Amino acid sequence: MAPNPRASAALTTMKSLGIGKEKVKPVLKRLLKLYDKNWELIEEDGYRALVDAIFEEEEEEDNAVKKKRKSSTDDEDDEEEAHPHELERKKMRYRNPDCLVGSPSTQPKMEGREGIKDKGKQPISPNDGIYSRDNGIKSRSSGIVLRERQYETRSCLVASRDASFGDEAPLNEPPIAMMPPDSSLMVESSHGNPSGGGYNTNRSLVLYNAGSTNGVVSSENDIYHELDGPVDGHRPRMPQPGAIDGIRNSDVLNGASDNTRGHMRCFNDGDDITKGEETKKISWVNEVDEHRPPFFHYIPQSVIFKGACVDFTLSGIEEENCCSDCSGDCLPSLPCACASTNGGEFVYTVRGLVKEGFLQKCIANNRDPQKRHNYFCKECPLGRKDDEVIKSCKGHQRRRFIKECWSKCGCSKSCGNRLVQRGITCNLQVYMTSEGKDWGLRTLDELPKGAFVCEYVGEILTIKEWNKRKIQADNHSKHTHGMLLDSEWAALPVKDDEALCLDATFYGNIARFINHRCYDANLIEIPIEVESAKRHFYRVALFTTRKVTALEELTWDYGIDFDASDQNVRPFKCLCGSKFCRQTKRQRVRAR
Ligand SMILES: C[S@@+](CC[C@H](N)C(=O)[O-])C[C@H]1O[C@@H](n2cnc3c(N)ncnc32)[C@H](O)[C@@H]1O
Repeated sequence: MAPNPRASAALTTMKSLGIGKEKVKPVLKRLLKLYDKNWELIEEDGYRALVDAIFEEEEEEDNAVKKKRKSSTDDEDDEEEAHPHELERKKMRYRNPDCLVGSPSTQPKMEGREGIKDKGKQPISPNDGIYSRDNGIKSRSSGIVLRERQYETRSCLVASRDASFGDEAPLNEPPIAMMPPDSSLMVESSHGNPSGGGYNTNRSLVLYNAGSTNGVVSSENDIYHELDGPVDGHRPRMPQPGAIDGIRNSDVLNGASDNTRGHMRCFNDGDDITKGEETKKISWVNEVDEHRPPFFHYIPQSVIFKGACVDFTLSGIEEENCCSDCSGDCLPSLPCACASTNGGEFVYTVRGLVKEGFLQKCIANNRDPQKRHNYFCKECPLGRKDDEVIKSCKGHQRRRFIKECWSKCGCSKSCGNRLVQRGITCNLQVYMTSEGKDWGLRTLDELPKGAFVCEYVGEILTIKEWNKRKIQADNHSKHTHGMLLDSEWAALPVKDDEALCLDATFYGNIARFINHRCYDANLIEIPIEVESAKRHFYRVALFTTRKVTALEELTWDYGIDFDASDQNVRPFKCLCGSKFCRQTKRQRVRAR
């Protein structure tokens, strides 16, 4: 019998993705049965249903193997029998600060910390509204009501502590994201990035030296230029356990301390990495080496860096773009005006998940390489240098937006169409990955498909500023934390101050820890319209693409083309582990 051309086409497409026919055939058969031989459903969106079904099957197989392996090791290990299930034990450890792995004697000792007095307070992080750090330059954020906050110029010296940690804070746990740098404590990271920054720590580090403009708070001036010491833009890692008070990490690592390297591992799940900025605490844990999370300022909402034009006003939101007649929760009723931007229906379900159809369309768009570059600017801001266009546009993705209700609407903050703006609600944890990607983010609980995880928060920068920072950072820091806000650039000529991106290197939220995974990542980024109907600036939220199990790493596809030299993200050796890894695939092709 001649092969069915549709089946052959499906097998060929899957082969191009690196999936062999022995994997595809049984799944295809099952889907055909399930869909009553409706090929269109299988072929839709570049065989999305088929790819998803293959992934799901593989996951189930993986889980079954893990379970089997687990139960056999459990059987072998008599001692383990005294404990509940390993996963539960792990969960307990992650949640309960007192329940640390290893006896207290094996925990790293923080010597001499008691003797150090607080030498200054930490800057307060913004916690409401979108903040501008424009110093009166280009922000046109006039009509929006934002909380005004005057930051003081503060001095932060070595070993100062966040006042919020108070006296009850364990002395061996420096506050995360707030520890000021100390060049004497810097070591070469085990992951190869030089951590020494050459800061002059005898001089004060000026943070948040800003006033406010137009009712909008400006935060720090250019961070590179305010630091005493070399203007290098580099941020150090957190000081290491045992390195406080004159003991250098290098001494510790060279065995000058009693602690062996193995004993130096950090198990610290008591600290809240968000410093209370989120309603959920987010702990961190390092079971791999002795490093603590890097220094950065935790902010729950993006701040505007000088020169970036984020133009939103209450008057800019037209009556037809908001639902002033609504009250309470919009979701259970007929779609309101805010839903019209979403094609006349709400994107969220009453359970607070992104609807399947919308999510699948976003996933399909992201997975299809052609759709990733499906519109082109006449004068691409990425190709501009010194006001001259020197490179042509490589294309941008046309994205689907979610429009949420907002202050001009009649509904309440608990309205089901205000999911992202209510912030993080799931239990997350920052952890040191074992594959060499450095820190990553994971969920502590199972998450259903379409669940909101977090927003990508950072400084809103112009592309010009981003390019400047990239050059400065290239020599020093290992990771990049930028996200391009390239929505609708082709629709209008975009001026330099309107071509924006988010940089979470110095100011950011938990999303800055999310690693990349090629193609089959469990998160997807979706732009959210809240305060503005204009799409030059948008907020980006991350949602699950499938059910995610407890303790699974959360990843999203940065959309990197590993072959291109001028990426927004500095190239890295991809360790995503996906069988669809674009870098590994390229290497395989090249090797042939
Ligand atoms: C947004 S940060 C993610 C958090 C980062 N791992 C950390 O420790 O801060 C992005 C950087 O993490 C690293 N990274 C992310 N995904 C990776 C992957 N799949 N393989 C290797 N490194 C990765 C790269 O250095 C990248 O520039």
